[in-house]
Amino acid sequence: MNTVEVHELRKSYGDTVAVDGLSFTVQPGQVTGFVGPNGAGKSTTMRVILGLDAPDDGTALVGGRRYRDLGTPLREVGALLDAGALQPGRRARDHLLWMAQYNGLPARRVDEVLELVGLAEAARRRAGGFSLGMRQRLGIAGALLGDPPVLLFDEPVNGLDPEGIVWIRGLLRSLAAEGRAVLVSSHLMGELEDTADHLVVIGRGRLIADTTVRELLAAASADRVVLRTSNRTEAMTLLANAGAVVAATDHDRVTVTGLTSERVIKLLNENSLPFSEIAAHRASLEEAYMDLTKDAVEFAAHAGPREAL
Ligand SMILES: Nc1ncnc2c1ncn2[C@@H]1O[C@H](COP(=O)(O)OP(=O)(O)OP(=O)(O)O)[C@@H](O)[C@H]1O
Repeated sequence: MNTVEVHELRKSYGDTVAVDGLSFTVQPGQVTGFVGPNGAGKSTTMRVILGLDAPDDGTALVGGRRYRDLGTPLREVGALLDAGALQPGRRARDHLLWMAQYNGLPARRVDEVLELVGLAEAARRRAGGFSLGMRQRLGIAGALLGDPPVLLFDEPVNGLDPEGIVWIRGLLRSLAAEGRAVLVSSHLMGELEDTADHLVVIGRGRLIADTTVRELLAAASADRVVLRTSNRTEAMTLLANAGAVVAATDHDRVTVTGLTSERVIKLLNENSLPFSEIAAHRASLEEAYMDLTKDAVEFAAHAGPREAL
């Protein structure tokens, strides 16, 4: 059972509620994007899944078991959390050899993963001299060492150059295609646009959406029509009176929310208002995400001053 099951998870640090009753499942054979604004609770959730932090309440199971009950954890779940957390004086290969030995894994696997992440040439260099991209690759090599069916990546593209980003995307997709459950966090939805199949969106430690990328886009695009007309003011009044929310987007364009395009066309025709273009609006993933997380971001922006009062 290659899954991660998070159930009613709660975790506070003093007065800060980091995770607040969160439940979701990461399925095998898919890349699940774990998205939320800064401070939403993504890293905390991942740390609890990996047994690095104890939850106050709820459970986080890997393959149906708590992390501490896993026989050889590295064979069950691999993770890239903080790529900076390396011993700078240690050579890349020695770092992985130490991990392999500690987990009873064969030394030949170390050379396999170094090859897999493109670090074979740098294997004998010290990690302290590595670029951020190389550190990420070394961290990923560590995650893959035990050939685990479940993988967690916390913000893996942070600080990478375009070539590194393309590489990571391809790697995540191929790991999922092999049937593994892959959870990857990001605070930027756009980063996951071409990578994730499924999305778990959180804000303030709570679930905002648990959906496929396709469904999220469809929901954000629904009932929104973009209209181009030279009689903009009249058209806006007419459509607002018919119950739509209207917004002027540029000099001759109006975005209409809450009416179907058929209804908009009918109303314009009945009132002899000309238009040169009408189209269903297609939301971008970033737009859908902004819609979903608006409240969470507003809260974060206001929390400081309010607390200070
Ligand atoms: N060890 C800790 N001690 C105190 N507060 C913490 C600790 N770890 C996390 N927090 C707080 O818990 C909340 C959630 O943080 P977390 O790092 O899980 O969020 P995140 O979604 O991963 O954010 P980011 O994208 O910024 O990494 C934040 O308010 C953070 O300040």
